[in-house]
Amino acid sequence: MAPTPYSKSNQGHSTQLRTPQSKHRLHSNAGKGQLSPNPNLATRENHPEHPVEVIARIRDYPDRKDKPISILQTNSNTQSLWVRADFGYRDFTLDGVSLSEEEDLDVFYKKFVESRISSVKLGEKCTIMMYGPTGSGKSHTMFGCSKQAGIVYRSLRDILGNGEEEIHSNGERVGLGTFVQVTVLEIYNEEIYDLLSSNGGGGLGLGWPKGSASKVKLEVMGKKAKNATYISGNEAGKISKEIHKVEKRRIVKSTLCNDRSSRSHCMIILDVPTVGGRLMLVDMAGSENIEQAGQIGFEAKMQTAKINQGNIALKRVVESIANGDSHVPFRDSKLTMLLQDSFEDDKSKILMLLCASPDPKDIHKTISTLEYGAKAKCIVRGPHTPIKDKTGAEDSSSTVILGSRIAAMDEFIFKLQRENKLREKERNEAHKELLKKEEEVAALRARLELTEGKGSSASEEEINFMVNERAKILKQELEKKLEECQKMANEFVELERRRMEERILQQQQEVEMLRKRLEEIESELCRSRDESGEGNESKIMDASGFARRLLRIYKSQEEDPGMMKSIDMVKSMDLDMDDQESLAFEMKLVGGPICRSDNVIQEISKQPHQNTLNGVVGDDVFEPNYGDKVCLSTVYEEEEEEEMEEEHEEKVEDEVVEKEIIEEKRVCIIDQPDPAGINLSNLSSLTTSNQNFEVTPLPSRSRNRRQQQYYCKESSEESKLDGSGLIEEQETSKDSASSRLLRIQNIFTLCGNHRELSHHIDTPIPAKKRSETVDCKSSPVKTSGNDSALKDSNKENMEPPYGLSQPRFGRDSYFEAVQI
Ligand SMILES: Nc1ncnc2c1ncn2[C@@H]1O[C@H](COP(=O)(O)OP(=O)(O)OP(=O)(O)O)[C@@H](O)[C@H]1O
Repeated sequence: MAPTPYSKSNQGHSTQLRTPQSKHRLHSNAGKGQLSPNPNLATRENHPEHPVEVIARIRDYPDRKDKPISILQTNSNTQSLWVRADFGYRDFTLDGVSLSEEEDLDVFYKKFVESRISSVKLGEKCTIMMYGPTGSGKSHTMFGCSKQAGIVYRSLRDILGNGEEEIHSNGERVGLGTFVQVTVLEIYNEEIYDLLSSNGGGGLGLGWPKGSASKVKLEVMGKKAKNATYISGNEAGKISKEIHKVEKRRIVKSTLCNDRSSRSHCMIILDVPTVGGRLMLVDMAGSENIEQAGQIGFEAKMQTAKINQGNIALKRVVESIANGDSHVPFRDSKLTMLLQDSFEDDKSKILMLLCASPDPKDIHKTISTLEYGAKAKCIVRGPHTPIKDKTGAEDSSSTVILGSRIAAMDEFIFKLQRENKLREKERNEAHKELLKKEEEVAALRARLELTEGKGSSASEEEINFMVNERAKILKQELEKKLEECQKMANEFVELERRRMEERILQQQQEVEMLRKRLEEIESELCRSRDESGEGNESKIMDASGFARRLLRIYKSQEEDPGMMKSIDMVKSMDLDMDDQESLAFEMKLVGGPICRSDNVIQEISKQPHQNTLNGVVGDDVFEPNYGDKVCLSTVYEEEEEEEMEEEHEEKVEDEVVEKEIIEEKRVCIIDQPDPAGINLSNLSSLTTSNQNFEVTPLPSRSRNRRQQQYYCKESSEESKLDGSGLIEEQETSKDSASSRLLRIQNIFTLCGNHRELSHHIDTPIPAKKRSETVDCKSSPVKTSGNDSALKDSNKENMEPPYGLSQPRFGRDSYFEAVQI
């Protein structure tokens, strides 16, 4: 075995076997160098070898102007390292410490590595691994930089030589370079890739760096990579170039700690087949944790976790070997699988180079790295790697080994017990905290439920209250409006009632006056009969007397307008009285019995086919559009020319006056069909066969405007009803003087003695009965006036009379028959 600085410096001194103790114990042992926790410990000559040598390599920051104050201090023998922390110093005793600020790569190589490389040339096995956090200078130490070559190239040069013959120390001549075989592997994401092979297949999938696309994935067979490519030769330059090429193929990535951080473990295996030597150079990926690497995203975190898997597995292996476990977890990672031989082969030596940063901000990583190395340094060969003496017999120091193992086990048990107490304490505190939180949660939940319950009930009550309030307001408004409506209705009813009472009173007064007037007229008529005898002649004479009397009245009216006004009022009362009386149409025939008008109408309606007016009679006889009241005055005349001539001269004056009155009262001549289907020719058959009618509307000066009156005026010429039942207007100019005289005489007779209120409809008439009555809407009587005027008049008559409690429209109808 090639001597190491540590071994050299301790060669010949008796040292105690170091067990995997805590750092304090490690430090204590290192400081004293004599004591052992186990009394069975023997001297160095008797104790087994340490397969792992640990050297600390403290990096430098040459590019920094403001170099950080180092937290690391070392002693003069460069075996102890103190770390200045807030709570004091931590010291670590290692196999060597190198400050790059003081020792460059060349010095470092010669001081700690070169002896190992020389032993490889002699057939020994050596593993040099770089361990430390990212950015601590692992790759820099392993591969070097542009100014200085790293351990890899220096080793190649040392093994292969410079192409010159070398004379070994023992006097042997070594030829031009040693034939070597070199394999370069990369362990990334727990996969092994052959960096020397660029053939397709086995490449990484999507999401991996481009440089790895053509890398060949290898499987582990036993403790080696199966079918790994190697380069062989004895020229260091050529092999170095090849290695320099594949070095660039390593997967690197920028992290917070390093712009070009190696994310994989790189393993360069150099075999010297001629002597059986082997050199394994391992540049491990950073041992930082995920947070320290600043990796973001699932993939990056998984990648860091996988990288750390190799570091963690190596740590377990180291601890397991140090603890003397029967089982060492080599197969936990590809890295430890490939390093298994390095730990188990008794000919193998491990040189662990701990790379650390003096920067205060990296103090935790630095301490962690140093702790790991200190533990690795305590590894002793276990039973599975029995150390045999030169004679091949069992080493007599096996009891010493067992003693150290027992001590380690005691310490481990003590450590576990202490950790267990700490965990138990933490668990109790966590349990208390949990109970506390649960109580808080329960209190919050109860409070929340209470709040929700209150909130819901409060909101429901609020809604009900608002609804009730609103309903109350609406109810009050409704009641107020109802009261107003009721009040208005009462006022309206009261007003109507008063008007009706006034109207009734007025009409009663008019009726009373009319009756008085009729009584006077009847008494006058009776007196006249008594004086003139019986028969038509006497009636005519009565009429003549009455006419004379009427003439006197008119004359007096001319002299006294107030008198005439009273007469008009009496006439108006006659007609108004019809409003309150039932339909009673009486026709008083001269010299004949008095016939009820409804009987006459019934008699007429019995001949619908002869009546040309029937076709226009409808149910709407009393529709308001056609007036409420119609008065017809029918005058029957009996020709008694001889008697008329006798009194011709006497009545000329009456004729003139009567004509004026008639002309004054004429408004229009009705030429509409008779709505009641009355065939006036049949009427004439009841009286005389020679009767002509001229119907004129009665002026309504003093009457209710809705009432429409018509008088049938005798014409000198026959105003025959045509086929449609129309009464044609007769021109008064053709009247002969005698007939006019007679007509006037008869009119006055009738007006004076026989004019009666004949027809008044005060109540609704059934449709059947209505068909028997006169329909003003389809009256067969033609009017000489304008139809529109009549309609307008009828429209006006649509308005209901005040003071009538009966239905307003189409209830009243007047017939007034005047016998001539
Ligand atoms: N001793 C040193 N002297 C000068 N420069 C150094 C030293 N150590 C490291 N460096 C520089 O620091 C940077 C990071 O070093 P390096 O890549 O070797 O770290 P690392 O430990 O390999 O990190 P990672 O694990 O991420 O690969 C490099 O640029 C390197 O040149």
